[in-house]
Amino acid sequence: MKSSWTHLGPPVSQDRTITSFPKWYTPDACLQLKEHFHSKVSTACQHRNTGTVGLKLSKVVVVGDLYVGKTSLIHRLCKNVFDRDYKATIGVDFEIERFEIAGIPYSLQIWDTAGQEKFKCIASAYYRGAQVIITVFDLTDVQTLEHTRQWLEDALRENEAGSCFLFLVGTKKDLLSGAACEQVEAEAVHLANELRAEYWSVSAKTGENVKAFFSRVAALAFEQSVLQDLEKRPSTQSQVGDGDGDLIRIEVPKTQENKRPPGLGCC
Ligand SMILES: Nc1nc2c(ncn2[C@@H]2O[C@H](COP(=O)(O)OP(=O)(O)OP(=O)(O)O)[C@@H](O)[C@H]2O)c(=O)[nH]1
Ligand SMILES: [Mg+2]
Repeated sequence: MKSSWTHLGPPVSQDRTITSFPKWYTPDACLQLKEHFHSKVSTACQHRNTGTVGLKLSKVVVVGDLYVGKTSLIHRLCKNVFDRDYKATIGVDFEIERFEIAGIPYSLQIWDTAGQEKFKCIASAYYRGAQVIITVFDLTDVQTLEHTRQWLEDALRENEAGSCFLFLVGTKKDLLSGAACEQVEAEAVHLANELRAEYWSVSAKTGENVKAFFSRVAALAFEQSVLQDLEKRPSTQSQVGDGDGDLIRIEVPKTQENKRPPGLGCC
């Protein structure tokens, strides 16, 4: 299907434009070590053949103990602000953040959940259908790291096994010295590997790593969305030139109106 959304909405800001695959925080706990988009995804983007991916919202759920900095992290990304005063999240809240990835519009719907026990049953009702689960802890409070295992278990219970990208994020990096941070990180990286999650340290106060982290989240989710969209289509294999002289394989939907490969235009 050739996409028809390309002119919808205003262009995204420069810092939400992703052209190359964003890197991990540490290779010791990362979901993918590769530095490029999957070749099928690059080809689909070049041909603007990403189906409905640009129209959908990918659901990201942020969980973790109260006061660890979930809301602050999201507000730093979406509003570029930091509030020193604590205002507990009641139940859930969400923000939508728009990106442009390899030329394709892509949006994350980021769900901010309450860490307080009394709101847990409200918040957990929103875990379902997550493509990404971000489990947050406070780098200055090791107990909150220990609790991430339970948060993740609860969020995963509402989702299909293996269907979500998992991230473990330590916040308030600005409050620790380099050495102290490294010590907690070592522990967190160990747990991240056990949980099959990717690890990041961030600071909502200074903004350190916040954009880089969400760019990574967006790129991984986007790549998966495009691959799933390509796989879903009833198709036959066809070989067409990619304009650089090489022959590449692309998916051709088996519909009457699609006799020519999608995304190649009519001339
Ligand atoms: N120094 C520093 N303080 C932070 C940082 N992130 C959050 N805080 C502070 O930590 C407190 C709690 O932050 P929130 O973002 O409200 O925490 P939360 O996880 O959303 O809490 P609940 O909504 O109750 O689950 C606030 O006073 C923030 O100002 C950070 O990166 N550095
Ligand atoms: Mg909150």
